[in-house]
Amino acid sequence: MTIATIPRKSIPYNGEEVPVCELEIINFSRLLSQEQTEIKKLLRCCQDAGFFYLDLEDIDGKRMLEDHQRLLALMRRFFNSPHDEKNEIGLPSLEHGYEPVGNHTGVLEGTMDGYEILQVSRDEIRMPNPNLPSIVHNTRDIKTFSDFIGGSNIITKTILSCLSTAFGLSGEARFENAHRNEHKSNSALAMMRYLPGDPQSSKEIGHQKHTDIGSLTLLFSEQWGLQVLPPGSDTWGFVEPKKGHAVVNVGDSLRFASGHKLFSCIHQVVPIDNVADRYSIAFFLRPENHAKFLDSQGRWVRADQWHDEKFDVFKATHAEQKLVNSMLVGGMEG
Ligand SMILES: O=C(O)CCC(=O)C(=O)O
Ligand SMILES: [Fe+2]
Repeated sequence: MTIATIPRKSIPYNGEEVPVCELEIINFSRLLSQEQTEIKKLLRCCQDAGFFYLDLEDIDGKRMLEDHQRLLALMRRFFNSPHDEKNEIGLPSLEHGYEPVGNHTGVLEGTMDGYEILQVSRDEIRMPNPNLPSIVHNTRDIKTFSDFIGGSNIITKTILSCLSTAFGLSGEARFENAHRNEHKSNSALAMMRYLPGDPQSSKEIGHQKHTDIGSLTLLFSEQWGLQVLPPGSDTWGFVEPKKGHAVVNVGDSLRFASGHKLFSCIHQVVPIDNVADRYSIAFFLRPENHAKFLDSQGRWVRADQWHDEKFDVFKATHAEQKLVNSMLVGGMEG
C-alpha cells in the first residue's frame, strides 16, 4: 500500500470497522495552467492509486459544482417518476438509455446490483433532437445534460492533456489524439440511484467490483458507498465524499494506452445507509471507437470492442465472471 492510501480513519459498516482511504488532492485550476509540480503529482497519483480527489472549488471548476446540483435535482425528479415513464426509450445502446435495478450482477455471490441508471451519451446529446424519455426531453433538461457533459469533457480532457505532457508525448502520440471531439466514442454521462439495502439480507445491493472501461472517470457523490481496493492490498477502503471535490479514476483504456504504466484501480459500491437512496453521477471519458490498444490479455482491441465485451461481463453470473475475471478488473488481479 502506498502512502497515498494508508488508512488513518475507519467507519463502521456491516458490523465491522472499515478503513477510509486517504486519497491525494489535485487542483484543477493548477492543471489548467499546466503547472509542473501539479502535473508530477497527477502522474504519481495515476501510477500509484489510480484514484484522486479533484479540487473544483476555484473559479475554473465552480460552475461544474453548480451543474452538479442542477443535475441532482433533475435526477430526483426523474427517478421518482413512474417506471414506464423512466423506461420510455429503454436502452437503445449500451451507453445511452435507462436500466432498472437488478440488471447487472451484484456485489455478493448470488445477488444483483442495487441501482437504477439513466445514461446520456455525449454523441446523442450533441444531436439536434436527442432521443430521451419525454419527462426529460425539454429545453431546460437537455441544457442541464449538455452543460454537465460539456463541462466534464473539458475537465477530463485537461487531465488527459496533462498526462500526455507528463509522459513527454508529442504530436500524434498524445493521448488526446485518440480522444478527438468530432469522432464517435462511447463517452457518456451515467446517473445512478442506489436503493437502500441491508448487506445481510438484500438480494439487490450496490455495484459489483470492477475497473472502469474507458480512459478517465469523473465522479460526483455526496454520499458514502464508494470503496476501492488499494494496490497491493486485499482490504477494501471507503472513499470519503469531499465537498467541492470530484473523485477521478483511471480506466482500462488509458491504462492500456499508457503501455500499462497507469493504474486502473478496482472499486465497488456498497451504500452504507439502509434508509436513504444514494445518488451518484459519473462522466466516462472514453477513446474514439476506432482507437486501438494492447489489452490485459495481450490482444490488439478496438476501444468499442473492449467496451462492448466488458459490458457482457458486467451482466454475466458470478460463476461465469470467475472464468473471465481478468476482464472484469481489467487484468488488475487474478
Ligand atoms: O456510484 C459510484 O460511486 C461509482 C459508480 C461506478 O463505479 C461506475 O459507474 O463505474
Ligand atoms: Fe466504476
